[in-house]
Amino acid sequence: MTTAAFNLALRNPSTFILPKSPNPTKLRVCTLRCSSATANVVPGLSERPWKTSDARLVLEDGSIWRAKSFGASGTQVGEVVFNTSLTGYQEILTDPSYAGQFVLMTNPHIGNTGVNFDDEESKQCFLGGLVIRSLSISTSNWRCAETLGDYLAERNIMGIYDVDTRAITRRLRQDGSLVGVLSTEESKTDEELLEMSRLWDIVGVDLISGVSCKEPYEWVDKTNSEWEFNYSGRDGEAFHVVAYDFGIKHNILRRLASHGCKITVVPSTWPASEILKRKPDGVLFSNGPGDPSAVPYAVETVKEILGKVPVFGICMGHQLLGQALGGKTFKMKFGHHGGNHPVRNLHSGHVEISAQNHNYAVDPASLPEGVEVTHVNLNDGSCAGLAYPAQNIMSLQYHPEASPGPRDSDYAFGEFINLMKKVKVNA
Ligand SMILES: NC(=O)CC[C@H](N)C(=O)O
Repeated sequence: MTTAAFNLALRNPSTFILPKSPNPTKLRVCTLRCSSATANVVPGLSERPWKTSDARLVLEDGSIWRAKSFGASGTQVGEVVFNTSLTGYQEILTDPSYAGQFVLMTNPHIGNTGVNFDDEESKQCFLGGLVIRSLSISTSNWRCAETLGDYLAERNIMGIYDVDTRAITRRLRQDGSLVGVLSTEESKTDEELLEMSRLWDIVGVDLISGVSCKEPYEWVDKTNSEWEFNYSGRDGEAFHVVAYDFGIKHNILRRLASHGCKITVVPSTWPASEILKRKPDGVLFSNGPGDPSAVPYAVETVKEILGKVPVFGICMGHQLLGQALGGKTFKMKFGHHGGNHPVRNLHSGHVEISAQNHNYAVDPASLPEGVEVTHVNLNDGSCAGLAYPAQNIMSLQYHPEASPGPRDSDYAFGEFINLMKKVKVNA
């Protein structure tokens, strides 16, 4: 393609065809909006088709990272975490557990497959913003409905690109999670943004109430038959599961439905007594954002349910279960966020490659006798799963539903079904 054609394509977000391709591929081109800074063109030189820096990320350690903005503009504060998944950015953007956080993708090239409306993990993007190295200037995927930039702009989510994500990641690995402020507002000084980052904290804040549903609802969708990989054949054998929505990902619900469950989703504040009245076969405590010790009401609810019906906790649900059993949770240095965390299942001896997204963990030493650690993260030895067989309790710190991520841990849904089946048969 000639430079002129390339420049034209950049300026015009309409569809164009790559020349010299044996199978011409239709590509959609992201709109790169020129910043006001690019308006000052020196006479005799042509304006560049890309914009110069128009956004800042100011971290609480005092470092300032100049970047280019896409998506929404404004000023936003959040905790910066890095995610090592190679793809699945859309599922990451719609995972409610990222509320209050900026996700920095370590994979440098993001946006090339655009977004589609089937892969969303919740009804909106709850995260603070997206930080990436390079924003793909084109999208090419048969499922693509929209560019990443347009998607974020419509949802009022800030994104920055052309920032040294590798250097920021090294800083986070070395010093631990950092609060940052993203801003496109020239009127705000670096000092003001730094002050904002230092006054804000994610610890001790109830973020669940901002993401949970407001009313109960029934969920019926299974994994789309095109994508099904572990059909259980349990269609006729429905178990009624009540799922507490602490920020639940849709794929947890799809996997439960595919494994033969009828599901009622309830808000995080729904009383345990109401649940027990419905006599479900099992209760699921979902993933969710923020600090598990900032939601004592949820721990109380979990306590009231334990021992009365089989339960399965995932991520935040696992941490709340750990606390309800008498254990403690703590904040990790920079957490686990990615699609390739090795976990050993201590029962089977197998190693699973798992999808993870958490900043907190259960301290196994704080747990009472009878509670077993069933899974261990092999990167750092942290607790990745618990069971208390005497009360039909099981939980995982990571994501058996993956989305995005490997499917090695899908068997956990089958184990939950078996737990419910055992209790039902013996009732
Ligand atoms: N995915 C989750 O449920 C995350 C749990 C909790 N917010 C944490 O960061 O550890």
